[in-house]
Amino acid sequence: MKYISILGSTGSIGTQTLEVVRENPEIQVRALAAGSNIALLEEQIREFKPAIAAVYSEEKARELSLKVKDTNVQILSGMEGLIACSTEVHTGIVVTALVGMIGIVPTVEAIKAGKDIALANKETLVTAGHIIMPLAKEHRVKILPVDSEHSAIFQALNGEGRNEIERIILTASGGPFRGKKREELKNIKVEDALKHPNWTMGRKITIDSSTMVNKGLEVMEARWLFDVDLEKIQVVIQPQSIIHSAVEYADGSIIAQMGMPDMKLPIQYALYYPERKPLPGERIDFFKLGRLDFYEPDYETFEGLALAYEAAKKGGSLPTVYNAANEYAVAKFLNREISYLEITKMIREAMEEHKNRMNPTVSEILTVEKETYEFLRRK
Ligand SMILES: NC(=O)C1=CN([C@@H]2O[C@H](COP(=O)(O)OP(=O)(O)OC[C@H]3O[C@@H](n4cnc5c(N)ncnc54)[C@H](OP(=O)(O)O)[C@@H]3O)[C@@H](O)[C@H]2O)C=CC1
Ligand SMILES: CC(=O)[C@@H](O)[C@H](O)COP(=O)(O)O
Ligand SMILES: [Mn+2]
Repeated sequence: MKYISILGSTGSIGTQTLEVVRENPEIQVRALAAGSNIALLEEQIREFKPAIAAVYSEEKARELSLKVKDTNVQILSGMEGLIACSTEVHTGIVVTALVGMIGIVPTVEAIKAGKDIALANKETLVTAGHIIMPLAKEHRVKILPVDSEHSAIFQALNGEGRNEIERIILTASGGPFRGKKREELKNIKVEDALKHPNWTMGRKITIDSSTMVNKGLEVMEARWLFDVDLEKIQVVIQPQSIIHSAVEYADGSIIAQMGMPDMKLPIQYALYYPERKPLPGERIDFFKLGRLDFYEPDYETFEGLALAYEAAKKGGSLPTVYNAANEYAVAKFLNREISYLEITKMIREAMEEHKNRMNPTVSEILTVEKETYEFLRRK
């Protein structure tokens, strides 16, 4: 038996994790956590029978308790609920599929409780990678990447133990606005930015892909996961999202991982690592595909990617500012309160304003998050 808990079970990664569970009866779900979608969480509780379920909203948690009082599940709320799920006693692997920095504290607590982490929640590593990675080492737990590119790199590192990485080729689709110039992005509407060419994902990450901030976050995520210098991480546009990323070694060999765009593959790989289990789904047909394209990113138009390299290079609390400003701006854009180009403008301005603090603690990271929000609110 494999015992797992899922933080963010009602989201895109959460529901796809449950699809993997459905196909693998030896996986048992011990805890499920969501923000406010209690209708879906109730269905999940009835199907997967976790011991604990958490809803962030206290009011919704009370509502859910009434709905599921005929079951044995314990309903909790708030950060306490998230931590109870991430540290649930029988759980071996915690799937962190929350969106945003809310994932930091439950992930830290899960590691301290000795749980392996199947990590989708990239914002946690971007802001607290300097805490998460040493803590995982100290507690001898695995950080298993779920993000497709990082899973690809992880797979390309298989069996290469002592061989140094020469270059990480971090692929990007380029998003729905690939090839466009800055001027053409002025009047982009929410609906336009939510049309990712290859992946169906949550709203926040879909906007991040369109601005290429997602790739910026992934550069920082890769740096922490694989302990490589920033200069060794090269972003390459691969519009078909067939090559999910690659690693180059000293002899010039490049080992890439390929597959149709389907997040169930990296999710299942993380849950079963190092075993490969059968996974139904579409396979690559090279004749149908015909070609694979590659381009250099346009760092001027997609300023968010350039800013990510700057934040990563300077380190300290600057990646937190980058991430928090983006979370704030994307929420505003999705709410139609700011224009599309203001997303990266806000990130730039928040970064310019910030006085960098090296080696921030979790509490300092959360303070910087608040300060960034306050700065942007005042503007
Ligand atoms: N989707 C994808 O294909 C990929 C996603 N990722 C990363 O994985 C993470 C999740 O992305 P995705 O699944 O797309 O996002 P979604 O928006 O689809 O899902 C987010 C999940 O987090 C829950 N949530 C949000 N806020 C809280 C909170 N305060 N307390 C508890 N639960 C909360 C949501 O609950 P509710 O529904 O109730 O609001 C939902 O279950 C992100 O970090 C993303 O960057 C990485 C690679 C690919
Ligand atoms: C599926 C996944 O891992 C996403 O992070 C994906 O990479 C987004 O596509 P972009 O390459 O457009 O950011
Ligand atoms: Mn990705």
